[in-house]
Amino acid sequence: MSIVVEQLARRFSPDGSPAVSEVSFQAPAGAITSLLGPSGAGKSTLLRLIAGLEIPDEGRVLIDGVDCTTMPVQRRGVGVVFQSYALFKHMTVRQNVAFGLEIQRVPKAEREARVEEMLRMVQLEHLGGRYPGQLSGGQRQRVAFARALAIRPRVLLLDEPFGALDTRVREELREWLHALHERTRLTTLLVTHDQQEALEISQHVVVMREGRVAQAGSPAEVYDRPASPFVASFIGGASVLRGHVQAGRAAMGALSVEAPVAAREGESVQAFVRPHDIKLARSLADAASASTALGRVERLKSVGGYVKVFLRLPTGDEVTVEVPRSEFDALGVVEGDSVRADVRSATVFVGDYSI
Ligand SMILES: Nc1ncnc2c1ncn2[C@@H]1O[C@H](COP(=O)(O)OP(=O)(O)OP(=O)(O)O)[C@@H](O)[C@H]1O
Repeated sequence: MSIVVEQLARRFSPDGSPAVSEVSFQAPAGAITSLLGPSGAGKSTLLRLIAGLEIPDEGRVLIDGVDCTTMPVQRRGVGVVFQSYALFKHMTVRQNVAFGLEIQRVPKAEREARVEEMLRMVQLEHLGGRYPGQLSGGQRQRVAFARALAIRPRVLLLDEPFGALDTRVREELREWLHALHERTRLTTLLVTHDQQEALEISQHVVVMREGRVAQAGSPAEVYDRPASPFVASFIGGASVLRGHVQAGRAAMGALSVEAPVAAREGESVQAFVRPHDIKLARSLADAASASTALGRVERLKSVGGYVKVFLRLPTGDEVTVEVPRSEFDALGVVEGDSVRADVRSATVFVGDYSI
């Protein structure tokens, strides 16, 4: 059951900018597709348009080839999970999971069997008699999944489902969702602003910015071949170096990397380089080449298994480098040292952009 949206637009006020504009993409059948973007990019509005909680000003929503643009929510066959658990506090877990089935007038015996099946699926069969207030955040969110899945939806729509949980529970539930999807193969749309989450569990990623699609593709495509400076900087936390095209190369001070084929002499360039793509060498003579420069270590920050090195290049640009701890120990640098940084794997865009 694929989800296709065509030229969707939604404007909340006549004079403001649209929350969603000219959005077209396809969420492939049986896959998890992430809608990824910064706050205010229009992700939730898009999800609500697909769920039927909002009606678009323009465009169409098709689920499994059927035009659902103006169809009421209950008839779309969608299961929705929001960030806030939205469980009924006065109902037990079992009653919460049964809710949609009662609305659908599913006979009692079948309803009870389905609820038990769902509770087993989310591994909460032992907690069916509890109230939401007696559960942890992670457990509550699994009840929300059970309730969404109980109606046997054609597609699953998730709006930041792990957004309110702490990091450890969030990571656990991410794994859990991945395993659940392996079993159900339900077409899933996941709204998130967490690129790690999107890259880890989805097969397709739609990057959004200011109500529009900035890029859509596989996680590898958007990560390895960002279509714009925005995507390059948003995904992977890249540092940016600015310069000009000189002798066919993107030159940033004395440093230069390959320029795009279409680049014209003298044009402005921006080179995006990801923290773990910068290679550091201790010795001044080590690996000196056009794509390397001596940088000053301004600050060091240890983050678990790796160290963040904040480096000031001769161009004045600050770049962040992430070095695995073992490599960092072998490198033996301290704040104030000079190290040679190699930025040859930078992604270069021609032109002046503001991100
Ligand atoms: N009901 C509404 N009325 C007026 N404006 C709205 C409404 N819902 C969303 N907006 C506006 O539309 C834009 C997109 O919001 P939306 O919630 O879709 O973004 P988002 O990418 O999901 O952001 P976040 O991650 O912060 O939830 C924002 O500027 C927001 O203020």
